[in-house]
Amino acid sequence: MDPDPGTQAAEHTRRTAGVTFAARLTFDGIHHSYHGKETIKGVSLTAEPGEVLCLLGPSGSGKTTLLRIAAGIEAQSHGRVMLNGRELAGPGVFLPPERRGIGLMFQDFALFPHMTIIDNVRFGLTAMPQKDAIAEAMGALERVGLAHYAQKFPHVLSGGEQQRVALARALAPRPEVLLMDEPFSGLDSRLKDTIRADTLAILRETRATAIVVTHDAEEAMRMADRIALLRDGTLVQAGTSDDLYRRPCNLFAAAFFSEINEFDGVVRNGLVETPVGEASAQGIGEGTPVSVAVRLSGVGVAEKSGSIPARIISRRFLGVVELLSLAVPGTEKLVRARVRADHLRPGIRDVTLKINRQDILVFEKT
Ligand SMILES: Nc1ncnc2c1ncn2[C@@H]1O[C@H](COP(=O)(O)OP(=O)(O)OP(=O)(O)O)[C@@H](O)[C@H]1O
Repeated sequence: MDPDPGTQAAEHTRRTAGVTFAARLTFDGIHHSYHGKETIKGVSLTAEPGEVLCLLGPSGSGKTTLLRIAAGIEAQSHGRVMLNGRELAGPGVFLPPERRGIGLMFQDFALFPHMTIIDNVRFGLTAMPQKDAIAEAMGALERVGLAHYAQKFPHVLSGGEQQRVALARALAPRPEVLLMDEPFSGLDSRLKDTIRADTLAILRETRATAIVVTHDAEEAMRMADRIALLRDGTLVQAGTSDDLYRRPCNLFAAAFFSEINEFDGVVRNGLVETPVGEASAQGIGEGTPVSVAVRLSGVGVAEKSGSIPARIISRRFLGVVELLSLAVPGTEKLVRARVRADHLRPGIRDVTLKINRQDILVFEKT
């Protein structure tokens, strides 16, 4: 069942998007403070032409502030913002938002309730003759499959449709770069997947470079060509979702992308001992204190075939999977595992564990 009839309409009537010039947006050594509190601490990062770059991080990590700096709503204290090598903001230069060629779609994509949909979409096209602005706005509405709503007012549209109108409004001036701050956060989870996929398809067609803020690692993995992970105003790691998931640079990055069990240990002979077995600590010096992350999905649980004895302390049924807490010898800490729901028989207490090597990550303690 499709809860949003507008989405179905979009599949049939959406026009291929007009192409924008793909642009490269660069943050170069950006620092920023609010009232003396440093919020961005030297971030350098580039969104390549035509790519979808997700800024990912917990609340307060500085994602929105970076977007606002790119848009020209906020000024950095040091560093430069460049578009195709041209300085938008830097020492002695500050282009106002309307001269940056950057489109914005912020969290509360609020449409103006007293304006028709077409007037909402042509809001940013004031520099054009009215006839051209209407034609451009209609084109943008066709792109998102909602041209038939042009003369309606926002309140008759569903949340998902309003979101698509907001996207049309942001794309109408054909920005070289589109900045989106948590664009799907107001949508219910059933709609979110469809709208996100539609939005991504439209971004690909327009070839606009897009920077999308999210705090949801899965959303970033679904959308991004590259992800930049932020924490406390610093860039932790940037790369593809594969890089960040498989080769996280530290425990924080590992824990952001998967649920983990965490153990402390010390490197001895290139190995580190944990309650769930030995892990390789190649490249880390003898005697170094380390943190070992074991992904929940990497903890195999079997009645007899594993090598580590364990006792099930709790089981939580989550539908497709089951979350287990297990006691193992040598630690007070419970080990958590995520297994297929019908995998273990009801009532079983004593089991064995087998850890998948790929799901063990070892990091030097910082
Ligand atoms: N207008 C403001 N005045 C003072 N401090 C602010 C202001 N806006 C943001 N901050 C602070 O700047 C830091 C970064 O905030 P920012 O909104 O950029 O983070 P974020 O990663 O986008 O968080 P969220 O996901 O919650 O939106 C936070 O510590 C926040 O409290």
